Amino acid sequence: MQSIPVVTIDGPSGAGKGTLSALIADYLQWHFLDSGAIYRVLAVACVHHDINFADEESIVPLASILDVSFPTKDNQTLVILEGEDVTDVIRTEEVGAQASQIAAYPGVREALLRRQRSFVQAPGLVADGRDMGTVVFPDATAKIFLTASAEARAERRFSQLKEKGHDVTIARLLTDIQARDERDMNRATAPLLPAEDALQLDSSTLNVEQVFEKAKDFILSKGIAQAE
Ligand SMILES: Nc1ncnc2c1ncn2[C@@H]1O[C@H](COP(=O)(O)OP(=O)(O)O)[C@@H](O)[C@H]1O
Ligand SMILES: Nc1ccn([C@@H]2O[C@H](COP(=O)(O)OP(=O)(O)O)[C@@H](O)[C@H]2O)c(=O)n1
Repeated sequence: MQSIPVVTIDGPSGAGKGTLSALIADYLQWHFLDSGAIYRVLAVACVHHDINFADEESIVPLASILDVSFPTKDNQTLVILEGEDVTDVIRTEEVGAQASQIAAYPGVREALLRRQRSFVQAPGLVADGRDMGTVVFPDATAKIFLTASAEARAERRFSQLKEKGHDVTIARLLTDIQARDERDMNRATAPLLPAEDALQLDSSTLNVEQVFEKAKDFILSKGIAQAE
């Protein structure tokens, strides 16, 4: 039986993974996994359940039973945690930092593996995260590692959060991004690093369209074809 194809897009915060993944998923008409959203939701669930981020032993069982769903409404993917709409709540830099703290726990990563793999459904999956190509989907058909300088990423995040009305500064975002890079790259389990067979793309001086074109050429070169 032919297995269902997967495209993985990994990289640091603000590199443009979510943007590129959405474009590729739309182009191929495939399903989409935002794995970071699961770690972010788990961080919010810890707050709801009064669990300290240092309390690994309590977070692991919570990760196993995490009641989260991603329904689509008016073409937007909602994030529902225990019946509550947390779509916007999970997108703050604070929650991103909390997610990166609990994502370092091996038991948490293990508990979320099966859930992430269950997103593989025909005709295919585009998976966005840190360890999609290295750990979760090592047999993926096409792997992309998207980067950009910390300065470019901080500027992008600044514009994105400003637009949403968040009170942020570039200097603070740069510090946050560097702290998160450091934690994500240096953790013992599933650290952020390119898979050996990944296309490495630096988007610092490329616009969204240029990144998409390069990624598309690579994916097509792997034998994946656009939907009819
Ligand atoms: N190549 C690019 N050039 C400029 N801005 C970009 C590029 N790719 C993405 N962006 C913008 O940068 C911000 C962060 O992108 P996002 O896809 O959320 O990154 P990530 O998922 O890697 O954290 C968004 O506002 C997005 O529109
Ligand atoms: N596959 C993944 C995805 C996210 N994460 C963690 O979750 C945090 C938030 O991920 P995200 O993808 O939503 O973050 P951004 O890149 O959007 O800032 C990251 O900083 C990682 O620590 C992870 O460890 N593994």
